[in-house]
Amino acid sequence: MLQIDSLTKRFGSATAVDKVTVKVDRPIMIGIIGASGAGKSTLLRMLNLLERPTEGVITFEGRQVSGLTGRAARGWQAECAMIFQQFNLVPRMDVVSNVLHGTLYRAGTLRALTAMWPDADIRRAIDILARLGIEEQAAKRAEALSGGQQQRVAIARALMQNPKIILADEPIASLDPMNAQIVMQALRTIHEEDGRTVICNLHTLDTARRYCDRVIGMKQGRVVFDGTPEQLTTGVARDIYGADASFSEDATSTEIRDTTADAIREAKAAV
Ligand SMILES: Nc1ncnc2c1ncn2[C@@H]1O[C@H](COP(=O)(O)OP(=O)(O)OP(=O)(O)O)[C@@H](O)[C@H]1O
Repeated sequence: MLQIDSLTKRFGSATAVDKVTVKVDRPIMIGIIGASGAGKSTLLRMLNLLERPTEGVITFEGRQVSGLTGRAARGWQAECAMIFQQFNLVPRMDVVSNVLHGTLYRAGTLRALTAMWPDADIRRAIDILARLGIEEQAAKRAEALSGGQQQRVAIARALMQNPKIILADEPIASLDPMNAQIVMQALRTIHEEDGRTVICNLHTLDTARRYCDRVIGMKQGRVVFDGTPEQLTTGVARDIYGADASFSEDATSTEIRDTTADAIREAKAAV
């Protein structure tokens, strides 16, 4: 399905991503973990063509995507929608228009300027917002929503593209534990119900273990672990983070484990 071969990115003399090879042969939810500067964002940004690899190849369903340009590159970017830590919404624009911006890859800029959206797209945007439990916010400005709600709007915008892959760069790093749960549960549900692959950069081991089927550990640009959550022991985590024996998993926790059962139920009900 998705094959990353020896992908490398150098910024000047610094190597941010160093010969990363990853094969994904079925829709799956993957968490990428590693210390700050390990290369997680750069890897995700190369997958989405926001950064161009210095070396290496990305192939999806037998098609090489790493060298695409122009319209073909935009087509691929629609197939692998990206969401970001800071949501990247238009703050003063209403929620449903933000979601409809997810269709711009096929609609062109004229529609963005005139804000003339086909009824079918508007209905679809509302349906996606409903699925994410935030349809009541549709008419509000994005900036009026909580961080967790804004991230769900960003997920809705991504879903408007009907992507095969969702790339999420630290999607919960700005959120409180309860909203982090809701957003991760939304991504998990999208993976399970729609069969979309989700690849998430995460700061926290507990989140990767709880929501992902496969965890990739990066250190200094390289993949140093690729396995199941069960294989991600404290010793392995210590190696990934380059920590000494005093390494504590709490240092990489979002305190999600302190979240009440009610919050978890709410997260599930919202999706
Ligand atoms: N545009 C850039 N120009 C120069 N160096 C960069 C650029 N982007 C990233 N880097 C460097 O590449 C390395 C990897 O950065 P990257 O952001 O991919 O790591 P990360 O694992 O996502 O870190 P964090 O968790 O802090 O976001 C770092 O040393 C960073 O300073």
